[in-house]
Amino acid sequence: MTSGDLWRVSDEFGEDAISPLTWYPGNLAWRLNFSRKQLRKTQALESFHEFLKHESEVGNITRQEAVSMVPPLFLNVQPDHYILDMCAAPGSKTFQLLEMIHQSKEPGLLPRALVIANDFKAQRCDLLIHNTKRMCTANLIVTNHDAQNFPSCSLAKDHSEIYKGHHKPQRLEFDCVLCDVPCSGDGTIRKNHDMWRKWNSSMGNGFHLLQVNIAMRGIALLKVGGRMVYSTCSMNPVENEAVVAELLRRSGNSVELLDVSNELPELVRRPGLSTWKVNDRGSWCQTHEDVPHDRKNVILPSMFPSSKSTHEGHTVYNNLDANLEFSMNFSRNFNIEEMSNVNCDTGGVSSSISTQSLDYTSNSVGSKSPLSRCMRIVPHDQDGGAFFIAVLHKLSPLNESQMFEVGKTEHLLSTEKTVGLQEQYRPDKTTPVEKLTHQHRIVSEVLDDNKLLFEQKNLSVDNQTSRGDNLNEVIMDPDDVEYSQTKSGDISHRRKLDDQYKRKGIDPVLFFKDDAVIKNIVSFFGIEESFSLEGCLVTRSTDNARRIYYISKSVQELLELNLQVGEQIKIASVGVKMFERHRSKDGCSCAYRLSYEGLSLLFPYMRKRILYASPVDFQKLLQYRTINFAHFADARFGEEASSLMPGCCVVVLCEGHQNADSVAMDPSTIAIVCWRGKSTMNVLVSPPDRKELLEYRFGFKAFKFEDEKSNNDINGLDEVT
Ligand SMILES: C[S@@+](CC[C@H](N)C(=O)[O-])C[C@H]1O[C@@H](n2cnc3c(N)ncnc32)[C@H](O)[C@@H]1O
Repeated sequence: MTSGDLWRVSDEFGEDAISPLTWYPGNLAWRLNFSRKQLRKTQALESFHEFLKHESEVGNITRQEAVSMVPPLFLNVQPDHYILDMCAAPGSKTFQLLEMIHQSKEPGLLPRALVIANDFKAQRCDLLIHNTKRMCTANLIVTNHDAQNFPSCSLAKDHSEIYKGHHKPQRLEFDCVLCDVPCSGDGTIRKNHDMWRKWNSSMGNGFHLLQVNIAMRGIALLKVGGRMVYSTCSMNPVENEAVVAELLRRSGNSVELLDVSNELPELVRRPGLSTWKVNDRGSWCQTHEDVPHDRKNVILPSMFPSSKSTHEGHTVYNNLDANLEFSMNFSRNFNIEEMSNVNCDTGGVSSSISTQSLDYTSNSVGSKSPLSRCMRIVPHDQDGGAFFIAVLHKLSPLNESQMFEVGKTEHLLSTEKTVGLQEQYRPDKTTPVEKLTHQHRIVSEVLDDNKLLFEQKNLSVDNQTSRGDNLNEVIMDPDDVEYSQTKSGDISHRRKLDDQYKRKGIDPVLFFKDDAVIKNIVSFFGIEESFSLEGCLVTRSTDNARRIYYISKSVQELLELNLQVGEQIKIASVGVKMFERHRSKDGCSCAYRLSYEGLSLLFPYMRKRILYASPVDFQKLLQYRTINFAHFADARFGEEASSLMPGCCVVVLCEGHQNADSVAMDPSTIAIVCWRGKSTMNVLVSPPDRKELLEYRFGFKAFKFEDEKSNNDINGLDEVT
């Protein structure tokens, strides 16, 4: 894109057509003051649109709603933090988090941080992997879990054991947790016009408990001293302040709601609400007492601002008889108190049992409701989307009763059913009776699901009753089950895990330890000893290791912990692809070639297989992809290429007489992966990356990779075999 293109944009849409977002640190975020439709349809924006599409594809920019970028900014991310993004797909906030941890990175140096990006839906995980791949990071793990049950991988029996004399983590704990939960989405109404027709209060009511459960799990996994950001793109208090109030009630003095009014001062925000009503099928209820008897199982006490009714509904009972008696009065299907005993993960909790009232006023400051510390970003303040954000700070470990509460609700709602509530329930097509029947069906399906879950897991169930209306069983945390099986040396466990992975379409993660192959790679590419490969290479295939991925030390430690606890974490993607097995018959002595994604990490430590090309020859390579040695403009380069042993190599753009060491450590160095064939040099760079280099480095405008044949599988090396 040229300055002429930019002038055309401001001629058409005014001087502030593209302007920086003042509240975003470091001028890194910009706002486009025209619509997506205008962007697609306006002639003057054509080349700007192309530029955006292309830069997004290669990972230089991310396009998203401005307000959606706010939540990660309140996490106070540091380069050595462990970060969990609980509901991460499609990954725009994950990308931001990754940018933050890599911000001060020098070439070849990895931050100590780790990001786990999780999503419940496998297909959404694929999208997440695709979108974060652009970052080429070794510090990311993409996982596929219901966030309500995200495993803690605890090796410690109790809290005191976690830190006692251990150098490596004994349990998963995070410095930052981003809890950007699924919600009814009314905050997107400006750009998503269909939302006007689709939205109804049942959607929000249907999400409330799932949101509480996910966020409570987030708090349980948060380190003491860490921050958790809870956010939604909804303005519905049932999904926002009501959830935060319930979190404060359940976690008592272990968690505080932070006043962050002095952070991002330029961001216009409004305080959280302290009063609201709950709508159910068109009727407004002020307190839970107003809810008709037959709706009390759907409209929960915690949805109301009144601490009294919610307190009654959710007090932690240590006396199980009282609990049971209470639960029978409370509700038939939805009652979180109903399950009389829970075996949940209590790693990282203190041993005192609190009978404290879960009234959120215990978190209040003066007479002001603490909920005013929540932030509401409304569309008309900054001409954008709406977002709700609350920043929580963990002060002490949850005590046993609070953990008990977390575990107890873990299996109550299956996400698919809750999402089903939103997706299947269409108000315009459903009669009130159908709506009611439908919701009851979902609730009972949820209970059936629970039964099925435990039957499938073949657990020994104490106190089990076949009465569908009063499920009284020992609820085992699936994590604990898998761990105990591993410890007892059950060999069928590994098979079960493999089956589980296969069912999910996920291959297990295996450390790549083939010393002979590693030595061969190290010697072929001249990789310096200071670039640690030991324990940092993993693969996903048991036979033949087609691709080898590079992982950071933090990811390595986590994978080791995960192995020790019987692979509780289901890993969809990990690390950055660094080496790929090739099928070339050119007589190459190394079975692996470099991947362009891993090049920037490895290049500063490579001492062999590097060629330096003049701008003319570099451009020629990018443009034609395959060039005969004799056809390079610089005959010296052609000779050097020809005298190199066949196989993978790196070609560096070299202007003038640069020192090889300074080139390697200079972040502005441009290098590409190539293949030295029998008589040609072949480029192994994806079409978008070539396009970017050609257009923005060499100003080569007419490049259209769409027209190229046989270029789709450039990574497959078909063209050089
Ligand atoms: C609001 S979107 C997240 C947007 C994302 N944070 C971003 O910035 O790109 C909510 C996500 O939660 C996922 N989800 C729904 N239920 C879930 C659950 N129980 N556990 C984990 N993820 C869940 C959905 O698949 C969806 O991708």
